[in-house]
Amino acid sequence: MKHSARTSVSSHDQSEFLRGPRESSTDDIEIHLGNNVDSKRFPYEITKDTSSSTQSNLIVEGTQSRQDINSFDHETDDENENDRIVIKPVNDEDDTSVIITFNQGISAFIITLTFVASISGFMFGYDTGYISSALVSIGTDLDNKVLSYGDKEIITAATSLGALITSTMAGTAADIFGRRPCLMFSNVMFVIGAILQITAHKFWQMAVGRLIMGFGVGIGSLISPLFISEIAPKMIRGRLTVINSLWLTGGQLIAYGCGAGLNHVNNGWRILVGLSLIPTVLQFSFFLFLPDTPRYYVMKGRYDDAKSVLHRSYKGASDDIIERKVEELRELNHSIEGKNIPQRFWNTVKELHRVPSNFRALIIACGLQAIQQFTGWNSLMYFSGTIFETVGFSNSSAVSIIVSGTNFIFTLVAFFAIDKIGRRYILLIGLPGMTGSLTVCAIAFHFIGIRFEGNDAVVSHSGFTAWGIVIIVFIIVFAAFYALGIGTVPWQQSELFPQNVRGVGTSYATATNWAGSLVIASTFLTMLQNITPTGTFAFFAGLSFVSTIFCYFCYPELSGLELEEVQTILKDGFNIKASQTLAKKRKQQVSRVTKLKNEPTQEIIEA
Ligand SMILES: O[C@H]1[C@H](O)[C@@H](O)[C@H](O)[C@@H](O)[C@H]1O
Repeated sequence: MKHSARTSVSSHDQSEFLRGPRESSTDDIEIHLGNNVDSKRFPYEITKDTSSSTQSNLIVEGTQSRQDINSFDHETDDENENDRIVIKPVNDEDDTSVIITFNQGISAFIITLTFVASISGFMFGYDTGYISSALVSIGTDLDNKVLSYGDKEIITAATSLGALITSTMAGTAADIFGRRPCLMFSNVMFVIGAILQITAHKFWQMAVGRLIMGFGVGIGSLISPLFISEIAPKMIRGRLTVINSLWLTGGQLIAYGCGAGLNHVNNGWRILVGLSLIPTVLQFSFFLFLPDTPRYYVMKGRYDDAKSVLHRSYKGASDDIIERKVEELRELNHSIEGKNIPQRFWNTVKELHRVPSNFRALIIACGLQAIQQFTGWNSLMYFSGTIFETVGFSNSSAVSIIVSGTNFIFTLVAFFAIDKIGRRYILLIGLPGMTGSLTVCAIAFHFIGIRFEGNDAVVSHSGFTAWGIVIIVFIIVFAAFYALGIGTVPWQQSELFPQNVRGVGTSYATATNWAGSLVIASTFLTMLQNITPTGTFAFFAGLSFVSTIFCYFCYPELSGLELEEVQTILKDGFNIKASQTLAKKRKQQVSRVTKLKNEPTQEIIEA
């Protein structure tokens, strides 16, 4: 790699700076991989070192000294099995990220971009959240008749269906047109959808309005976390992406709150829909003045635009360092060949399935999204009112607010934990907690003795009972464990994929989410009727248990890792232990340099 004289920051210089004087004079970094190394795609020069007998499948970062590497080997001797490979850092975007991330406070510009992008999260939450109270207050406002149960299902499901449709295309569209134009397009969908609903006097107009609103939700749900992960400094990438989830769960909470407040207001549901116009118009207006992500600009060869965004993001970073960052992003941007868009899309799909690390990323991303939906949370979001009424609570909307409030508060806990404690840990705390609380609910439902006749619940012990309280308490506990882990972590999906397949990979995962949400929303009441509430909750408990096993074996720790390192981790397996060791090293490395945080980048480079 060529460096200009002033910014010549080899991995050496950085490690020296980060750790103090080095012990070894070699420029090589050792990386231990399995046998399936695809050197064409790997951004390092790789050579096999047959002289060593020490073997490990651990991946060692570019800023380690030889001494660190040796101790690293030592720590993990029990996992040894594969070839030792010596790699030289040909291009490593992390080099620059390390400097920029460690030594710059987060800029107001990155915060602004994150908050504006995550308004899409709010729209997602608000638009999926307001419908349950709107359906109650609609009364006979559509077609002058009371909505049938089927009509209500169509109105609810239309948004999930719309989101499912657009989420399959949004990733590709984001690569072709840009992340920002796609988010602005979603704003247009939100506005059209909302206006159709506000002015609806016919059932079909309401349903079409919900469907079009869903188009916006699908685009926003995919692109907002993608946008944030592309502008975020790596050590807080998890947190910044959780801001989107905070807006999401906050949106659901506000929707429930406003819904409860407007329940008895004449045409209150129209006001409820109308309120959704405010954030979407705000997001559109902000984006008129804000740029796209540097990675997108690099994909399109717009290097000057990329530099300008990086300059605004990392105040005080020199021209040289920005130049080098763009250079590295360029080198990492292995665009996929193809004469036209359909051909490139097809080649991307092939790449996603054929390259082992991509395919593993796909299994994890889609697996987590499926778990998030099929463990039943949204059935509580949509039908919690009904459930609480059947167990004797007359003020069901108040309890629903408590449940979605818990979801919001524990998303906040996830915000603090996701980078510090790590994604894997919070998942492995959350899922068993969900299994336990769902099991308790299943048992409690058995003692309450609910059965369904048509769509009406018949309770043997009517009124407010001890088992009723148990159910409410454990649904709240379930909400807490859900939000802490599986409610939040799947939306980190963008970090699993490399740049060239990120759009399509996240499309698959987001579509899995919406397909799951659609299936659960449309089958939950049928499940309650056919296999009883005890059976339904036991089923979700079983799925949560199986999901815990899946995450234990397949979800590596990705906190603090560079996007490229994630690929390396997934290259020859799920490499759970290797990922944990690397994440730990990263954390130690950060804790060593925190006192330098506010020093200007340039001084550090020259140190
Ligand atoms: O992450 C979110 C969040 O957990 C919401 O509460 C839920 O309704 C969504 O389906 C999910 O994607």
